[in-house]
Amino acid sequence: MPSPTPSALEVRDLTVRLGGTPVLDGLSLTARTGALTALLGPNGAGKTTLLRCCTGLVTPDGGAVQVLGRAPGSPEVTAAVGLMPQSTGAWSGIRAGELLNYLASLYAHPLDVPALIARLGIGSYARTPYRRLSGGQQQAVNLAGALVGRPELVFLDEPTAGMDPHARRATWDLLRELRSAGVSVVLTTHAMDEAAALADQVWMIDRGRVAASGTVAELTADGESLESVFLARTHGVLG
Ligand SMILES: Nc1ncnc2c1ncn2[C@@H]1O[C@H](COP(=O)(O)OP(=O)(O)OP(=O)(O)O)[C@@H](O)[C@H]1O
Repeated sequence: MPSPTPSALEVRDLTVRLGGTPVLDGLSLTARTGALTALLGPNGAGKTTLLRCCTGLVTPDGGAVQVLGRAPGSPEVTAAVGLMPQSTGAWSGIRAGELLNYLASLYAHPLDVPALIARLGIGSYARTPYRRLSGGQQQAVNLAGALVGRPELVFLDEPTAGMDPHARRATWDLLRELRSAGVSVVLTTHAMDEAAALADQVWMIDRGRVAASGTVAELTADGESLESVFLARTHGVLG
C-alpha cells in the first residue's frame, strides 16, 4: 500500500508567549498537501503568530511545527515556501517591479517576472515606489512576492484585505489555479465568504487554540452560516 502523502503543515501542541502573555496555547492543526486551508479567528487570536512560527520568524516556546515534513526556517524549507505577510514596511522606497526582480533573483527557478506582473495587473504601477502604492496595490505586490519563487506551500496573511471586488475575484481565481497545480495554500481571512468560496478545510482559532475545524459543509451542517458558527465558537475583543 502506498504511504499517505505527508501533510504540507503539521502543528502540534504549539505554545508561544510574547511579552509575557500566552499567544498560542497548545494549538494543533494540519494542512493537507495540495489543499487550500483557511485560518479564521478574531483579531489577536494568534493567526499571524502561527504563520510566523511556520516560516521560522518566531521560535515557539513549546510544541512542534513541521513544514513540508521539516523544521521551519531550514534552507530547503525556506526555498520551497512563500509568505505574503500582512504588511511589509521594509520595502518602502523600492519600485514594485524592482522588488519582484530582486525577489526572483533569490530563487533558482523563479516565475517569469513580467508574466507575473501582467497576471496580477501590476504593470501600470510597476515603476512606482512601494510606499506610494495604494493598500490594494501593495497587497498585489506582496502576493506576487510570495509566489515568485514557485513555492510548494504558500502562507498568505489576509491576502485580499483592502482589495476591490475585481482584484479579490482575480486573486480567488489565482488561488484556485495554484491549488489545481498542486500548490498547498494556507491563508488567514476575516471574510467568511472567502473561506466558504475557497477553503477545503477551515480552522477557527480563538485565544491561541483551535475552537472548531472541518470543511465548510461540516461546519455549517446544522444550517447555520459560517459567520454564525464563527460568532458562536470564538470570542471578540469587544462586546
Ligand atoms: N512581538 C509581540 N510582543 C507582544 N505581543 C505580541 C507581539 N506580537 C503579537 N503580539 C500579541 O499576540 C496576539 C496575537 O497576535 P496576532 O498578530 O498573531 O493575531 P491575529 O490573529 O493575526 O490578529 P489579526 O486578525 O488582528 O491580524 C495579540 O494580542 C498581539 O498583541
